[in-house]
Amino acid sequence: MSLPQATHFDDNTSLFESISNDLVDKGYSIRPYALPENLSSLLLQHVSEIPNENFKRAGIGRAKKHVINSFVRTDEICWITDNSQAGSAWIDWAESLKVYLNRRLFLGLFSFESHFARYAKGDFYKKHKDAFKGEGNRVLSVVVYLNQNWSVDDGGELVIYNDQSPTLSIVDQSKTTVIPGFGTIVVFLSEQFPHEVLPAKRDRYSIAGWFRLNNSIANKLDPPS
Ligand SMILES: O=C(O)CCC(=O)C(=O)O
Ligand SMILES: [Fe+2]
Repeated sequence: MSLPQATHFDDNTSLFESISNDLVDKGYSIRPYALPENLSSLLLQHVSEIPNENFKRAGIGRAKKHVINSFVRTDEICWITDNSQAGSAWIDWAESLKVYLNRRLFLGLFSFESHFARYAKGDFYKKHKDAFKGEGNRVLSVVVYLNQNWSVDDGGELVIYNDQSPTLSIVDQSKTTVIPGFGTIVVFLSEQFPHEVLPAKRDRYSIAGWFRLNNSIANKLDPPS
């Protein structure tokens, strides 16, 4: 099947190289407005056409441990599949990032899962980690934002905590704040960086995705679909 023109993106090599270097230096990467514009637009168009009822209250924990906890997070999510042009273009982009990072950093990333998230006015996601040592197999988290004309007054920042940074510094390096502007990409090691989403003053759209290791053993399939 030949892909429609809109899914042909500019060469991502220099972007992927920057992300890779940031990961080596700091364990995370923040690249403002870096997602190819035609991909961001395709995703925004798609997310705005998803019917309301397809967004479900997000929970915490996996499979049988999955619970809805409004003290921790109040956003709504919709998992991304390759059934749409936008979904499959996004998955292709993530796949090429995966291939690049595996080649450069030998991360052994295997599968990828991601969802759209909608934070309505006032919604939040309290400080959390996306993976816990020895438990899940989420290695790398990737977040992108689909909010046009986002201003600092709109709130909804992602705060990344760097608990391992030196404390005796004049500049506070223990946290980094990301404004969720259109096309901004954030990538970080899932086990290493607690992070939170602050409440926003208007609807805030993001995609959150995770690269996993291959943890399938014997006939136990992981991740469960
Ligand atoms: O939307 C964001 O800025 C981050 C979302 C997040 O941390 C998550 O879904 O695990
Ligand atoms: Fe998270």
